[in-house]
Amino acid sequence: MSQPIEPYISSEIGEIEAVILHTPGQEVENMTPGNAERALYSDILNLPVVQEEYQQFKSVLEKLTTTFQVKDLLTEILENQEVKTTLVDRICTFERVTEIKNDLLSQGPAELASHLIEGVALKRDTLTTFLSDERYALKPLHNFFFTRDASVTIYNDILISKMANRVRERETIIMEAIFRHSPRFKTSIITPMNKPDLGAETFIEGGDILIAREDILIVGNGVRTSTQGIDFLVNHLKKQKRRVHIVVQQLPDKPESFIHLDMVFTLLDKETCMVYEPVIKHENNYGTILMTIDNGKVENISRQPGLLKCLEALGMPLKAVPCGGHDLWQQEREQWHSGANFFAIAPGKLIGYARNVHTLEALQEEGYSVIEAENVINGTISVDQYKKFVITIEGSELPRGGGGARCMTMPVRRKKVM
Ligand SMILES: NC(=[NH2+])NCCC[C@H](N)C(=O)O
Repeated sequence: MSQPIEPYISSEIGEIEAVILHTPGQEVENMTPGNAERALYSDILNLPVVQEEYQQFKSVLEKLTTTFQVKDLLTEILENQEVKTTLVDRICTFERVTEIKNDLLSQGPAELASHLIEGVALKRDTLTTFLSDERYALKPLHNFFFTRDASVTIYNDILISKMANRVRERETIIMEAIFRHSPRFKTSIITPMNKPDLGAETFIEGGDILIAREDILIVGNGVRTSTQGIDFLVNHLKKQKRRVHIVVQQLPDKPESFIHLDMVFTLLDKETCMVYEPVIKHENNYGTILMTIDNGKVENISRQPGLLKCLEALGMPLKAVPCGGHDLWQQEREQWHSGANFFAIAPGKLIGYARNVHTLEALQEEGYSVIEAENVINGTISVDQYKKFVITIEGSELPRGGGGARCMTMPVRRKKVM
């Protein structure tokens, strides 16, 4: 095995060197319309189509950078008996299913890894389970392919998220085990778990955390990341004694397509960002607050006249490309299908959904070339000849899970932006 990777992220756009993915499996279909909402989906998905679309996304990334798969990483750490016992114990206790512990422990690493992700069916061998409406003892992790959310690389550390919904919490337990025990990474971990002074209102998810510049973090505050969650992060950064500006952007609660900041705002290159105008640019009730910390103290905390103006005042003026183009109707439609959710593999080099055609036109107006994923995968187009481009992947089922290219990546390491 090669040298372990030391995670490092200090921007949203620096050339990507390593990323963690999860190819969707049976867990995305293990639900009915009746529990799609609890699963945090907007619809039930069709696995073969999901997998075809995901294959494009994954193949593009495999071609351009080093990728890791959650299931492989998990299988690998489960080879270690002690790690296996501790992890199964922690999960069964947390999920209150200690009765299936021995069953799980009797499985080999690969089978166990699948079960921990895809779920374990309820045995109908007692009156209670026989009459139960549930199908699963251990619920499937429907949202694990959105690897962005459960853990976050912040500079040299890995932050283990505190999810707002219980259905996603096991993802964080698994990611923590991976970062603690995988020989592939060498890192320190920040975790809100087992901190008695943190209340139940503390939650923070990766989709809300954007590192805009070495000294600027933009954090969404909405249904998935609470003010207490942000204060937890700020307290951690205070301990590091660095000077950082934390720009907090408040988000609407509804509809569910606004769950994370990265659904309405992403960074594209040094001078450009993608915005959903009604939330980020128009007059509205969603405020922007700037906190500057230096030398372990909050130096300043103040309300700001909007996200873009605040960034400009911090010396980071950005041209905003409108998600959905210039028509409000199209903006709403394309934001709903993760039209603002771009993943940058390098400054000006993006991946996004092909379906959001008005968004792509707006990018073309800014000099971006649109390249279909298939052409990159089969080598008919070499991206090296383009300075600014967006590689488009098919997305008719994937966005119904509630996210796009940025949500489906957990970057571990990027080069610094010069
Ligand atoms: N970074 C993101 N925007 N992630 C989207 C996650 C969508 C997922 N269905 C959820 O509700 O949790």
